[in-house]
Amino acid sequence: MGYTLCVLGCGTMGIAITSGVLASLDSQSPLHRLGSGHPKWESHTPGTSTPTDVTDGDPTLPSRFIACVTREESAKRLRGTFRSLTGGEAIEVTVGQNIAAVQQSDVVLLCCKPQVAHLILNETGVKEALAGKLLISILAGVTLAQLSNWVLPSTTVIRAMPNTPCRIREGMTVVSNLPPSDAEGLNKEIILKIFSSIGRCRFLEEKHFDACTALSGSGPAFACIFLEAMADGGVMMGLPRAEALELAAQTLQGAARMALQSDVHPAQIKDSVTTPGGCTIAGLLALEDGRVRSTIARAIQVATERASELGQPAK
Ligand SMILES: NC(=O)C1=CN([C@@H]2O[C@H](COP(=O)(O)OP(=O)(O)OC[C@H]3O[C@@H](n4cnc5c(N)ncnc54)[C@H](OP(=O)(O)O)[C@@H]3O)[C@@H](O)[C@H]2O)C=CC1
Ligand SMILES: O=C(O)[C@@H]1CCC=N1
Repeated sequence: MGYTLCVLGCGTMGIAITSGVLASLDSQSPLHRLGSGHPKWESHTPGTSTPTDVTDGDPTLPSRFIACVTREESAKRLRGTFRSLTGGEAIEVTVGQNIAAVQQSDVVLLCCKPQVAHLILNETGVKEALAGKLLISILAGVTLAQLSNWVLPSTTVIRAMPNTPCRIREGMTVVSNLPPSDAEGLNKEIILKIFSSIGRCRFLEEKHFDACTALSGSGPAFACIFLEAMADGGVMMGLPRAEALELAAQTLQGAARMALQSDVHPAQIKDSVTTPGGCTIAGLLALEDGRVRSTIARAIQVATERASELGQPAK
């Protein structure tokens, strides 16, 4: 039997992570419990009412999911989202039931906005419900020191910084180094299972978290500005909008995959496209005239500085 995962604050990121994890479980075994109405389940085991658990005794995999929100309308939307993703009731969605949800869970993923974390963790009974459990916070700006102050010493607290592509299992997640007592234990296995099933995952010291928040956490937004601008250029030159977006998106994906898959520096990839006297160098010079590199790098700098202010008391 696997463990119970509670998503405390299940909005954009809670949905992205949970959807990715559910998809990865489903791809491991179509017999995974994805709700009673799941079409794959029905087609593989006709007439069976108790689905087999894909975790099959694996304590590093979640076998039950509970999502917490505050508004009935959010709950309704969430149920609809997960129903359309899995074809069943794969997730229990609760409204205003944080303590009960945490009590019933083994691992808690804190996915609320940074400014409400203190309120949630200080609600009477939450600390006790978290005792001895693993708390993974994806909050921008809120430090391990702050979080540790808001829970009992027996709670293991770690930070993770994922991004929205986790939803399609193409995420980038940075995880804070575990305390030495946990460095090779079950908690590390659980964290790796969650985040490497929904993209890339690497451990880094907490001092780098604000920069990671800006670079990979906010990064999809920055990348989409570039993507949109490339498509706009294509439209300006007469391409239909849909095709321009497809060309821009697939080109960015291809270039990014080349950079990830080989040892070559991005400059080498750029140089290999750039024919002397050709059209690429003409475009590159126009980009450099617009100070594109320092503009993008400064965006990461400013976003990092802002990330460090999130979840901190107002000055
Ligand atoms: N968006 C992104 O791309 C990224 C965000 N992050 C971090 O992830 C966190 C979540 O961001 P995001 O998903 O965008 O935010 P959302 O606003 O989409 O989600 C927040 C969720 O928290 C719920 N919530 C609010 N108050 C409570 C409460 N008291 N008890 C239980 N649930 C509550 C909300 O439910 P309801 O609406 O019903 O109140 C909502 O579902 C932030 O801390 C952010 O810094 C990290 C990486 C990337
Ligand atoms: O903009 C934000 O504050 C969050 C953190 C990283 C991405 N979005």
